[in-house]
Amino acid sequence: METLKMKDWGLGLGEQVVIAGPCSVETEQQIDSLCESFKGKSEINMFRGGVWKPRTRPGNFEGLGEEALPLLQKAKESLGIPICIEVANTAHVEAALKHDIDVLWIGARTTVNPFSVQEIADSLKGVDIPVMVKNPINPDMALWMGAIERLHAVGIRKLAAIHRGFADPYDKIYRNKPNWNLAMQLKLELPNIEIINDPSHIGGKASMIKDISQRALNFGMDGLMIETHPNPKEAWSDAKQQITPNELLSMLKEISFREKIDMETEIPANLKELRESVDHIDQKLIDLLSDRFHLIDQIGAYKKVHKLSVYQGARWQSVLADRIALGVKKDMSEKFMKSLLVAIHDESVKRQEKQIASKDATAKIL
Ligand SMILES: O=C(O)C(=O)C[C@]1(C(=O)O)C=C[C@@H](O)C=C1
Repeated sequence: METLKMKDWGLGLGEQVVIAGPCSVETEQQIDSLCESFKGKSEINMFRGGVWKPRTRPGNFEGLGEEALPLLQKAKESLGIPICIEVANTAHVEAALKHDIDVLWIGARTTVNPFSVQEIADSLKGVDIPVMVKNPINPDMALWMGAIERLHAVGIRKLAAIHRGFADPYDKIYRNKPNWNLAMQLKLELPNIEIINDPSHIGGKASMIKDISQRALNFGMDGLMIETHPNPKEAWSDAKQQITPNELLSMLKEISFREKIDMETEIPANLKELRESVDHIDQKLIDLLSDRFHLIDQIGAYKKVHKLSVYQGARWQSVLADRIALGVKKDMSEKFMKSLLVAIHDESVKRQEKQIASKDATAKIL
């Protein structure tokens, strides 16, 4: 799928993009104050503002609507950077285009609905505007890709994705739990697509934004979208997750952006050597695992003949505790050791169950 990277959108963006601005546009004074703080700050590359807010239940502030758009136009003039807003239907798209909005994004609650995405895509036929697609609420790769593909099919080439995390009713830490692997998978499926991270919606709390941002950069994400408000406590929506412009600017100094080198084609010599050693060790690990499973098969054969149960709780518990302790002594985390051993044990149990179910002559041994 041919798409253009952000630096080729003709908006003066670089390889990594920081988008800042309020959850919702509230008043002229609020936008003026943010512009005052961001004026001349080259770290901020795009200004965002919520115009229509899709609230879960009615009765909350649902955005200023079209009234917000002239305020954003004023911010564009004052800051000299592109403006982006969320659109959820054709009317939003029309209003955004009428007010010279530079970049649109499709929100998580819209990405889940292919009818809505198609409606937006149809209204953008023949329009040259960049569109960013937030992940759907649920971790469904096909829906996320599908939305991007629908926009591509009507001729939009300036496309990017936004990782804002996924709803998880069992999670107690995040507002929307990040799924770094799924987000990175999107890059493998659609190699040219860049991904912006939205730590405000992932964390849901101002205090989590810095760590989530750093993680996103460590995963190679291409930018950050961070909600900022001159006085977060007084914000009309999402008060807990907004930070002040000064907090954002100092956070940007503290986190470390990563270099964008393609490690496959421009690999430095010493790294190449290290990777070869890793390849060698992985080969040994696989040989050792195969040896272990060979022994497991022999135990399986014995269990089959003697009608013993596959799962041996006492032995398994002692193996687990012993190996975790050995791993921890070698500076590996308990969590990692446990998940590694559980994976190995699950495979042992599956192999032995298969052996017992098979009609083949029982065993070569024992
Ligand atoms: O000791 C056994 O009985 C085995 O089959 C080996 C093994 C293991 O993988 O270590 C597998 C299954 C049992 O639940 C306990 C341990």
